Amino acid sequence: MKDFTTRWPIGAWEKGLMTAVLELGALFGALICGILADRFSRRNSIFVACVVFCIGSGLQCGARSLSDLVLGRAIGGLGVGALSMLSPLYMAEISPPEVRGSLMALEQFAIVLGVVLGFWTGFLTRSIEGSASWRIPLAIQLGPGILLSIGCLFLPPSPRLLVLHGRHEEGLQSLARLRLRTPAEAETDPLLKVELLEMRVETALIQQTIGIDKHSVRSEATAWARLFDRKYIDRTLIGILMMFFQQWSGINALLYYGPTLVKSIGLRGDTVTLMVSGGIGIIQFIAVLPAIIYIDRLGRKPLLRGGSAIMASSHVITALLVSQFEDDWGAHSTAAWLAVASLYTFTAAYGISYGPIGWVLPSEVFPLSVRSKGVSLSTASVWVNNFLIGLVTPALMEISASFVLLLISSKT
Ligand SMILES: O[C@H]1[C@H](O)[C@@H](O)[C@H](O)[C@@H](O)[C@H]1O
Repeated sequence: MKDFTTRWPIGAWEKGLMTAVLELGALFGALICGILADRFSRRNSIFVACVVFCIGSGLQCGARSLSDLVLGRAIGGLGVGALSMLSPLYMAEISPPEVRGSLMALEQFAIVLGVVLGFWTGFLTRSIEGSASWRIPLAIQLGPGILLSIGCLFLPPSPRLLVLHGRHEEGLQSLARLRLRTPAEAETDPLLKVELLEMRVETALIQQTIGIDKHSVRSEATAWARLFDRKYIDRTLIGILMMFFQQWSGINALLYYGPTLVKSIGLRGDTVTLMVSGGIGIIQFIAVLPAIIYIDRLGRKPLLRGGSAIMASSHVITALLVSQFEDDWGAHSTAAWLAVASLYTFTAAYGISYGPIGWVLPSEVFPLSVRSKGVSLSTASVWVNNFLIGLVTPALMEISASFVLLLISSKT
């Protein structure tokens, strides 16, 4: 990407700003959707989020100045944040309970597929002459954005939201579509009736206990405050902390600063460095596959417990190796590769546990009455923590890479 660096010879500050604006945009996107999600259909909200995302991507890809790029990332970030909140919310509402975990783990599958494609596109286009080297990877993100906005036109509306709004017949028909039943079968199928009844009971309970949102500023504030009621505070903490621990496990520190970390392990050369950080994406991608199969069979807790133990041990091993050999990696190449192997082990354990479950759990723990706000707050936690990691990792790594690894191992 010589063209990019000669066109805009940016320093550390601007680099940080470009990373931060996307994350802050995403934070706002997730929070705004917590306010708007219940007022409009999930489908329409996802469609608008896609349009915002595409506008941001278009601005980035056609950037003529650094400020175009920064603005494009901020707008794109709004779309990313909105989508990262709306997608699990919608998926949780339409999935049958017995395969909900697997279906929702597909979100992580899509995220890491994006990580892998993004990384390797950048890697392959980096030596193309001219601005195509960076405009192509930025343009590619328009593809999924456009595809999803077209796909939205065919998405069935969330039956739970329809029932919440008193549109029971439409709710039944949408449920029938989702469970692959014909409109005629919808009227007779007992299983559909039971599922709809469960939704109506949930709605009746909401109406009895808290009433339906009146859309005033006061009722909005009360709705957010409800998340911190004694009744829901545990769930709210699960959502927020699940994402806190997911982020502070160090996965993004590894993805963003992998090359620097790997240099601190003593490996040299652009290609080796990129192969190692690219490899981290691929391992995450492979690891999510067993998670999709086993998350409903084994349950969330065993995967999280096992994942935590392996992730923490891997970080401790890498930290010990780094602290022992960082002054003389040349003479200890086996130790250097062992350190890389333990980073890979961490990534695999993360990819089967905290990666997917981070996206599954928050949407499952909240009841419909507070679900959109709960998911919004949990998703906001992803973006705040993601932002903080981007901010502090470079400075901490300068002090000591092994210290960073020990610090994150204590979090996992
Ligand atoms: O689960 C995802 C995934 O693991 C990504 O690689 C990471 O960048 C995200 O922050 C995380 O939420």
